[in-house]
Amino acid sequence: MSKEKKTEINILSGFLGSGKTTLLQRLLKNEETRKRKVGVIMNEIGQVSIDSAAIPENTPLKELLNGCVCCTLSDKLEVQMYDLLENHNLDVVYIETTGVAHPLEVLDACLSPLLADKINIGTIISVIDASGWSNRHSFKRPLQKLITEQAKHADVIVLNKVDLISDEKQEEVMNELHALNQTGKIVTAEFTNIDVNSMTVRKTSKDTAREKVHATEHLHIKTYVHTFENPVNKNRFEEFLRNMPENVYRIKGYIRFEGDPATFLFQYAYGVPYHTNAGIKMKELLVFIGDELDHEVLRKLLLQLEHDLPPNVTG
Ligand SMILES: Nc1nc2c(ncn2[C@@H]2O[C@H](COP(=O)(O)OP(=O)(O)OP(=O)(O)O)[C@@H](O)[C@H]2O)c(=O)[nH]1
Repeated sequence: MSKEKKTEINILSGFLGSGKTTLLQRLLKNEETRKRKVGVIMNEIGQVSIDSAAIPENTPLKELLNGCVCCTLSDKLEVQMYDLLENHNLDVVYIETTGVAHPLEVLDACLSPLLADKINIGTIISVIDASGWSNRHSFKRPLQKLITEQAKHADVIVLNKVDLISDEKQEEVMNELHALNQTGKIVTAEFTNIDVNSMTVRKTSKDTAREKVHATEHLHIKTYVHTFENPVNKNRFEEFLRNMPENVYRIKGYIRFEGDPATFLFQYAYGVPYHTNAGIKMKELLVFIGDELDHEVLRKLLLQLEHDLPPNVTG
């Protein structure tokens, strides 16, 4: 890497399932058009990454699993970023944070002495799930605080999933966000369909007072990974989803249904499930992210789906 060259670092923040990966895919397409050489760092609090399949194969990618770059993995972020910068001569790096990361803590982790003279901080982008934001008062206090902090410290707020709220609600949410973050740019989106060129707007450093909130400390966020040995019964799976407790915030992974050879990418955020044909065969597993997850109950329920037994979690 030449001495003068500085790599632009952009941070993608936003709560679990808000649309970060969807936005990242758009940003990467745009970078390809701009012919900039791009690298990606993906951080997941679980042990496996589902989202990395969304990244084009020729894009240098570092995955940081099983922790959060803004605390337990900050050293690893430094090492991986150093490796990316040294070995790939990149123009730009996107860091997709876990949904429970505080954006400014991630910024801190990037600005290590080892890296500081090799990078320029670009934009902190926070993706906000419009329906989740509207319902945030029903969340636990630390979670409300975290989502608020993610909005407060963004250079750009993408208010995503506006298809799930009314126009009146959208106006109300926009007013709340403007009041919270007066210097940031706020754009509304469906499936993050924004003009990505308008996002490179990094201000000069705004040293706003921040409160340390991190959901893994205060919310008891846990993850559970279930690997399937067989296809699952679709009707029972749908019933399982209808009965999903509120403490499950996010599910993602790959699944197969009985009588269907296709592998599906499955997504679930804020109670809204979605599946689409993955087009390739993937290891069939689901990652659950939630507050105080009961692994044993989930495991038994999922095993029953596979073997088509009546749900009975007491045994
Ligand atoms: N209805 C609706 N769904 C959306 C929208 N944007 C994204 N989704 C869906 O929401 C789900 C989560 O999107 P992702 O982009 O994976 O969210 P994420 O923030 O990367 O998720 P994590 O990495 O788990 O935190 C996917 O099923 C998306 O297709 C939107 O504007 N409207």
